[in-house]
Amino acid sequence: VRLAPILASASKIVQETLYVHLQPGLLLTGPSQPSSTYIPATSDLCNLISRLYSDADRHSHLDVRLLLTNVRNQQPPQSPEQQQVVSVQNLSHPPEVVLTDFQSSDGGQYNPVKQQLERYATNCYSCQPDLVSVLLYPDYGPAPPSEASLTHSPLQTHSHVVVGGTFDRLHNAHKILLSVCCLLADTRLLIGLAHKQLLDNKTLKELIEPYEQRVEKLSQFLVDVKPSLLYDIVPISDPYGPSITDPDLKCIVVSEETQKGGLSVNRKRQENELCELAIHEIKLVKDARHAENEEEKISSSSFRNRLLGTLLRPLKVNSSIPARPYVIGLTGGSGSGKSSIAKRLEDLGAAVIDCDTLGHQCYKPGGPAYEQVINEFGSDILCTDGTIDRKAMGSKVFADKDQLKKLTDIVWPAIAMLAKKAMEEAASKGISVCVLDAAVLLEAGWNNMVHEVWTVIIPEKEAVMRVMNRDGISEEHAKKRLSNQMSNSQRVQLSDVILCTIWEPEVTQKQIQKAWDLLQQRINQESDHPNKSPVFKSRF
Ligand SMILES: CC(=O)SCCNC(=O)CCNC(=O)[C@H](O)C(C)(C)COP(=O)(O)OP(=O)(O)OC[C@H]1O[C@@H](n2cnc3c(N)ncnc32)[C@H](O)[C@@H]1OP(=O)(O)O
Repeated sequence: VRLAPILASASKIVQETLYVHLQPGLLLTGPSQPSSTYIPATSDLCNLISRLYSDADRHSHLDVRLLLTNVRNQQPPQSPEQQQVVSVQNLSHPPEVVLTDFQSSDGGQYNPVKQQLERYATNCYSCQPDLVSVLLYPDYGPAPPSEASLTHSPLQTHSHVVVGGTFDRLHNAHKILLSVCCLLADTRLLIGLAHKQLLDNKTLKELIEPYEQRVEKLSQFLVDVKPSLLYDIVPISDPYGPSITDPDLKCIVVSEETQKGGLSVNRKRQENELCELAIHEIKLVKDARHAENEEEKISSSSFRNRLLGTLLRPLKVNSSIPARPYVIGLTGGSGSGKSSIAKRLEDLGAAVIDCDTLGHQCYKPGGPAYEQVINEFGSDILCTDGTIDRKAMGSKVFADKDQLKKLTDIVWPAIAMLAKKAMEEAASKGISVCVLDAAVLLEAGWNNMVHEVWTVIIPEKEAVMRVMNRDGISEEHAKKRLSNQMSNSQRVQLSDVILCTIWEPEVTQKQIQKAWDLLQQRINQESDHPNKSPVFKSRF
């Protein structure tokens, strides 16, 4: 079987889900109803699965799913009656088109093979009523030499199999792992799904899909691929989960990286007087598209990395502000690198409005908040020259939420007024993009002052270090300041674009350039179609 050309050919027709059902020797000519053919569960099949999903990775728009319903661990059923007992499979995405590389003698798209194929597919899967068939003509090229030397060792299968992982943004390497689990399991597949503190040290953990969403995607894939298997998906907040306590388990599936984990599961099982598990190891799949700061293997963290700078959700029109200038609300916790990003955006042509600086202007004698702040906090916050002592204010309010609220109730409206004025000025100079750089934009509910919210995130540990070094304050003090602000995860929930400054400055610059270029596309798209609904679609 040469899958790569078939995938390449199919990828030109299919936009989303491509189910692959291998039916070697299926007879589509002749008057009788074709019956499904069987494939033995062998190590070759595992290799083929691995190749298929590695090839599929070249067609990033495709969600490929290899159906394993006709794989048999033992001998295939002998009698034709037994072969016929195949019920209609309810796939999660009912097929609209059935494709085959079956070559008919006349080579045309209108022939009996197509009719047989449509009838066959309708009998096998719950299809859309207007299902159509298409004959593919993949460019096979010369046969690869390796295919002749395949071995056919049958797989040792097990009643209960366990596997663990985060399974964020289900990708082709996950699909290989899960498909092999499906082949190895006769009765049940137990999946320990990383949850809570097990995610704490993951790169860009804030962008990991919620637990329920990961469960949903996993279940959908597994039920499509092998509906006869029993699936248990359970949350795990330590590396072992039920793998060391479930007496029914017989086999654990690991990757090259987690092989050691498999051995320690067995040690723990021994301590718990349970049988050792057979360890089945899967090779890691290389990611042909990985960038410099990404891992070589196909990995969820690379996928999360690629989300940086892109639109995470469809944008809604903010009709409470003028269409121009286009306003980006830039926010992020202390030490996140927000100011350096604002500077990079300024270099790209945006007008940056720094709300900390506007805040400071408000406190100047004669400034819009000067009198009110003295009335609220008393004259002991004044320096001898009559100016407001911001450092003294800071120690007062950052340690006391009520005091901070009293201050922000006065200052935020004043800063907002100055910010609006600055935006008008920028617009009058012909600047089309303003960046409203505001540390607590979301806490202040200023989402309604902007068209998009961009958030800069950094792991909390790193933020504490940066603030301590920059401002010469204690760890406790730095943590206290950060605790007055929203968490990264809370911000991400409310943001349209996420940026991260944890890597080298060049990586940050590339990220900003990407975000800026995509922003320009969105703005231009909107200007080109002023009468069209200006709702921008995210790719994810
Ligand atoms: C909606 C907005 O984001 S407006 C911009 C933020 N400003 C405000 O919220 C107004 C209230 N804060 C203030 O007036 C001042 O911060 C003061 C008077 C308390 C202290 O002034 P200063 O000592 O000069 O400190 P400065 O203004 O530089 O703020 C220190 C840090 O606290 C952050 N910060 C400011 N206000 C707040 C706040 N309300 N809550 C949490 N953090 C805040 C600043 O962004 C800055 O962060 P950084 O570490 O990333 O630079």
